[in-house]
Amino acid sequence: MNTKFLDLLAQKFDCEEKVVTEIINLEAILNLPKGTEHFVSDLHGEYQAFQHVLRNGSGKVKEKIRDIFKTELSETEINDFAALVYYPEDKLKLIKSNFDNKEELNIWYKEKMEQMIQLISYASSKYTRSKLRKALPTQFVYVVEELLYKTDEYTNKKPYYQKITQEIISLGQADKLITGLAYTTQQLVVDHLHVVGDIYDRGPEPDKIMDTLINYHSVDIQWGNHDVLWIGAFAGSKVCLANIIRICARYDNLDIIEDVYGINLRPLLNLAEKYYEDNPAFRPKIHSSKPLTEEQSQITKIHQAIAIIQFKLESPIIKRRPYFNMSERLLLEKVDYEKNEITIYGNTYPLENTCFATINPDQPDQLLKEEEQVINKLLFSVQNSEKLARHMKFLMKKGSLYLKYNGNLLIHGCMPIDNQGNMEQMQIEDQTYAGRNLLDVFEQYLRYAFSHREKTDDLATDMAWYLWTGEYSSLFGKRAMTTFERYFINDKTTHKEKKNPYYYLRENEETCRKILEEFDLDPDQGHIINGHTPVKEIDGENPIKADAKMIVIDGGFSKAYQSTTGIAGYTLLYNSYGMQLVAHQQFKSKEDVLLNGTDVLSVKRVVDKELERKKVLETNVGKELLEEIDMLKSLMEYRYMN
Ligand SMILES: O=P(O)(O)OC[C@H]1O[C@](O)(COP(=O)(O)O)[C@@H](O)[C@@H]1O
Ligand SMILES: [Mn+2]
Repeated sequence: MNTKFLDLLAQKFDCEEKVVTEIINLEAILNLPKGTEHFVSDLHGEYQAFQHVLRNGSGKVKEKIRDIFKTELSETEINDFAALVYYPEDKLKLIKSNFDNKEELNIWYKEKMEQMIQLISYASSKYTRSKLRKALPTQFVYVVEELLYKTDEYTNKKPYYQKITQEIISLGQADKLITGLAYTTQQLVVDHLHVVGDIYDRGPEPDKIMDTLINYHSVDIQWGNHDVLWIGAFAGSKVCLANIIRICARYDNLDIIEDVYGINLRPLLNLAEKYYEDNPAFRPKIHSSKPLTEEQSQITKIHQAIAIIQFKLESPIIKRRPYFNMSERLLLEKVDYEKNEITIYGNTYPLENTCFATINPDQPDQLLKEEEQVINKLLFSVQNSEKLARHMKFLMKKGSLYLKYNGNLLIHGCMPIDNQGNMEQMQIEDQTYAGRNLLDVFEQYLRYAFSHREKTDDLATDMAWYLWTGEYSSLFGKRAMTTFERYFINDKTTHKEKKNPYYYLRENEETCRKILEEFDLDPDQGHIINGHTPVKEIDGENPIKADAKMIVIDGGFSKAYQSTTGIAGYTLLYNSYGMQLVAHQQFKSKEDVLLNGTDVLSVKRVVDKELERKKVLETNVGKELLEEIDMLKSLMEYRYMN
């Protein structure tokens, strides 16, 4: 091993004892049970529902409470205690308003602190003390450790422990301590979070989800097509930018753009007011049946203005990148502007709800000067939004197109394959890629675009858009996105988006094994975990496919999609005993949980059971620890053994 490196390491481990202690510590960790992984996907801006799933650890928190207190507490008391762990600040307020004297409250405080300590002691039983210490509320570490590790065999210390809790109460620290311990419990129950894509779009608060993830103790993200759309916009893709604004307008979420990220929509509004009228196809989704307010009428116009800009911007990309194989999507050129009809795939359809005031039939993809100015101003504003920069940088730092983690393959959409199950090949410039290589190249382009944000029409930037909507994008995986048809053609057959064969071949175990092998994963042990396509429980679809090689966890946090799925999302848990899939019923509100103690009913299905409890040694983290141990042993030999 490099002696310079060992010299550096010796600065941290500057005596033999330190090296020995660390080696023993790491070896011990390797033999602990593996921590719990929590998988979620397709959050789509639904911050409240996501918060709930995160805070209750997909039911794990209540399970632990029940394990310890099932004989002592009634079901209502268990629910109340669980609500206290999920939402400590709010629940404390609510409970305190029910007491009318201090003595009773103090008794309650004492009891809850003791129960919290018991819960933490149980929830942390598979972690080292040092890990638990890091999860404790910093200002109370000393006190909590005293209470946690009390050895009271001879009852000598009883008054001492009682004194500690009394003091906490009399010094007015009980609320703070209970709150801190509640968050510690949440953190202990889930060791690591995977977000399998689609944080953004449709729902109202993606920014708050991002802030939550930024503050979360351990997380990785597999980008979804909607996330890449936002990354693309920030990286300089005007067509991605037009898309994010269009989707925000469609779902009545323009305040995310304006108020949250501080992007000025005024120039776009002016353009929209000038060229567009009311149009039923472009009214914000949720309000389509009600009479329009002034604001909604503005949104309807903005929606049309930005959709037309988007369609115009697609055209030059399709032309300069023939290997995107999207010439069928040069739709503006296929419109007969006199007859108001379109001919696509050999059929002619009448167009409805058109809004082509800014289109010159001779050069339909040409932006008006005004449109060009608007999109340029928007891009400037987007690229200079501090908050957006923070969120996008985090997405890049913690995110990737796919992830191999503890033997599993996490990927938002699909692995593009043909109907024989072979990896699809895609030509990019003069090279051809397939399988894992193709995905690696996609990711390289996205990272390049992100670090060269001043370039707006180079291949890397165009590729960000391809990832949103391209046939062989592993985030999308459909032949084409029929946005134009959905707005302007009544015939629903034109709205259908043909899926890559992956989406039915993944029912087949052989296909899944082959894909796992493509990523050098053990097909006997590994699973593929996908989001992206809502699993229709309503129609009897099973999210666990191909003899459990494949698990699809998009049950639809997105409210807009819950009527098609019949549930409110799946999550997956993977602990030392195996994997469990959790189906969530619709989340009403935080208030409901606080008041009625009712939790979202979660039905669990076992995916896999480990024959022997899995240890840290067998995990990704375990591999890293083994490497650290090797280095420390080398240091030991180099520095301290001769
Ligand atoms: O329901 P909407 O807003 O019309 O969106 C439909 C579009 O969203 C997509 O399903 C992509 O979004 P998802 O990744 O959430 O599936 C497209 O395939 C489709 O054209
Ligand atoms: Mn998706």
